[in-house]
Amino acid sequence: MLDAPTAHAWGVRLGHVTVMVHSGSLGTGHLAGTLALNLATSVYPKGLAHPANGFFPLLTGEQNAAALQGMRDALHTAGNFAAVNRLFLVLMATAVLQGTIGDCEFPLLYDAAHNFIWQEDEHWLQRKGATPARGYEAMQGTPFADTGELVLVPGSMGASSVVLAGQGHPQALHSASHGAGRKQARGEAMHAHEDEFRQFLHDFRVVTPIDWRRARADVRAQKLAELKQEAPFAYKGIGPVIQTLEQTGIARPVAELWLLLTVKGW
Ligand SMILES: Nc1nc2c(ncn2[C@@H]2O[C@H](COP(=O)(O)O)[C@@H](O)[C@H]2O)c(=O)[nH]1
Ligand SMILES: [Mn+2]
Repeated sequence: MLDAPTAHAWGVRLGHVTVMVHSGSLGTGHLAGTLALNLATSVYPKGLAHPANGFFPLLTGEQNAAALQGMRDALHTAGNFAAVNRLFLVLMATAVLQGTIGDCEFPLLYDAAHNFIWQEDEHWLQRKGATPARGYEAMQGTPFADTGELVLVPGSMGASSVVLAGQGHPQALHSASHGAGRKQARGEAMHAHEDEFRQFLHDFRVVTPIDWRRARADVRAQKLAELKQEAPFAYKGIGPVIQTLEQTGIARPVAELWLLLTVKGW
C-alpha cells in the first residue's frame, strides 16, 4: 500500500487478488480510425497539399456535420465493443477463480478506456498511449470525488503494476501514461535476448490459449515468437515512470499490484 487511506476508500486491501484486464476493441478501433481518416481526407480542400505530418484537421462546419457524426458513431461503436470485451474477459477470469477457490467476490474497481477520443465541451481530446487521470474536481458526482480518478499503469509480464489517483494536471491534459512504454520495437525484441527470454519463461507464469510447452514444434515456435515481442525486456522499467507521474503531480501512487500470473490470449 502506498496511500493506505485512498486504497481503503477504493476497497483495495493488502493480500487481495486483483484481476487486471488490458484489452481494447481488437480490429474495430482500427476500422473506426481508418474510416475517420478516409472521411477527413475526403472533405479536405481539393488542391491543397496534405499536411506533412499526416494529421488532418477535425471536420467542422455545417457541411461536414454528417461526416463528423459518422466518425463519432464509429469511434463510439469501437469504444462500446472494447468495454463489453473487457467485461466478458473479466467475467471469464473471475468465473474460473470462483470455480477453483470457491466463494469470493470481485467488485469492479474501475474501467478506463485509453487510445480514444473524448469530446469535452467545445474541445476534442485524443489520448494515445495515455489514460485519463482527472483530479477530484472533475470527478465530482462519482465515487472518486474525494480522491481523483483511479489510474491503472501496467508494468509488464515480469513487473508490478500500479494503481494511482489522478491529480488532473492541466499541462498533461488530465492524462497519465498507460504503461511503462516500449524500450524495444517488436522486431528488435524478437531477435535477441534468447537467454533472458528462457529465464523469464522459467521465472514467471504465463498462460496462453495453447499449452506452448506441449504444442507441436511449429505452433510452439510461433507462440514463443509472439510472447517474446512482449517479454519484460521489451519494456522500460515501471519504477521511473511512476516516480515521474508522482513528481510532476500527474497522479499519486496508491497501491502496487504484485504479479502472480499473466494470461496472454490471442
Ligand atoms: N502487467 C502487464 N503489463 C503489460 C503487459 N504487456 C504490456 N504491458 C504494459 O502495458 C503498457 C501498454 O501496452 P500497450 O500494448 O497497450 O501499448 C506497456 O507499455 C507495458 O508497460 C503484460 O502482459 N502485463
Ligand atoms: Mn493499451
